[in-house]
Amino acid sequence: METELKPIEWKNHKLVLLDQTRLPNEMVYEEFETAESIWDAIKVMKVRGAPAIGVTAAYGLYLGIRDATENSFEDFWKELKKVSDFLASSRPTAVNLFWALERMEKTAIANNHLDVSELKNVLLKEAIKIHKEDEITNRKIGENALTLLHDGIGILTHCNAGALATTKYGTATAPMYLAKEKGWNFKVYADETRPRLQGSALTALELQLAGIDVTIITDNMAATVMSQRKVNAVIVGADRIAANGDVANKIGTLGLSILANYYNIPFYVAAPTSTIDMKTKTGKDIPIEERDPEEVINRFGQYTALKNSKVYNPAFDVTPHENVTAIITEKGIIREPYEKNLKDLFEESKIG
Ligand SMILES: CSC[C@H]1O[C@H](OP(=O)(O)O)[C@H](O)[C@@H]1O
Repeated sequence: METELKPIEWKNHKLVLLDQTRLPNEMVYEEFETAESIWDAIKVMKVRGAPAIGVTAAYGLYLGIRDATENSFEDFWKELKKVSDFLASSRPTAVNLFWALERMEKTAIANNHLDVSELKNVLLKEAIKIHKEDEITNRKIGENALTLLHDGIGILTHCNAGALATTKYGTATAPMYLAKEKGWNFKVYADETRPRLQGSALTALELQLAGIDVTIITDNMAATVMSQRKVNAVIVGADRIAANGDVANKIGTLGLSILANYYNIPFYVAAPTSTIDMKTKTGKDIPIEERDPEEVINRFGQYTALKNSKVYNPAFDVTPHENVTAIITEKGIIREPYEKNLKDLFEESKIG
């Protein structure tokens, strides 16, 4: 019997998150009612993945102003902006965090004629809308991605751009769920993805629970499985795509893109348009989060290196657009020249 994991749920006026730091061994759901606890959940990665972070932040902003006592819009706005800026400080790279907070702020401004109690309800409805839209968006990404894939394919993916990184389906995994629905016969190779192991702990978990054939490989095995012709396509997610098509994603993605190009294997990035940041010109302008060195040398409470060893632990890297075969979005498949085609996409769809 297949099991679907629900990473985010708005229930009984609280935000319920599946604590992803406890997976795959424990399925623990935690209730959140404050912006502070949600900031911490994003920071320590109880919830992670660009789209999931955005949805969570939207609810976090609502929860942070739900009990505000300000009566005038001017005073209420100051409180809202304070909470929004606080949540924006949780993690720097995934643009969906800022996209969701900005959308909530714009909703407040667009409804500044309402009295504050009504405005609070409008903000909750917007957070729920962002949540519901994500599921629809991801299914569309999956449908578009399927046009590039075929029955019998071998797919390699990195980190977790799965259902656990979104509200359902994932982005890179969306075509996998839809291919399963179609009865396709295909194999997935999941990089374990050091240091946080989102691939082995999360991607392998969710795909196994969905009855999908997934094999965990260590991060240094990608070249081997490619050389053995086991991989026909690489599909990864993204945390931020710059206006020229450069892609920030989990550390290790850049190396995969180089290997894929060496072996003439298509390298696809699956992401919603909310992950494309037209205000960020190139990958050089994307802030890359550096995380605690302990994640690398003390992942499971046992040091695998001398304590206080010098460690460099960027959580993401940037893949140059030249290495990207196509960017698969809910609005279509984008190819080079990315700068022009992304600009056209945003103008035609009147996004942003
Ligand atoms: C569709 S999820 C995008 C992205 O987020 C993950 O990073 P993290 O687990 O640190 O939040 C990973 O880079 C995924 O590809």
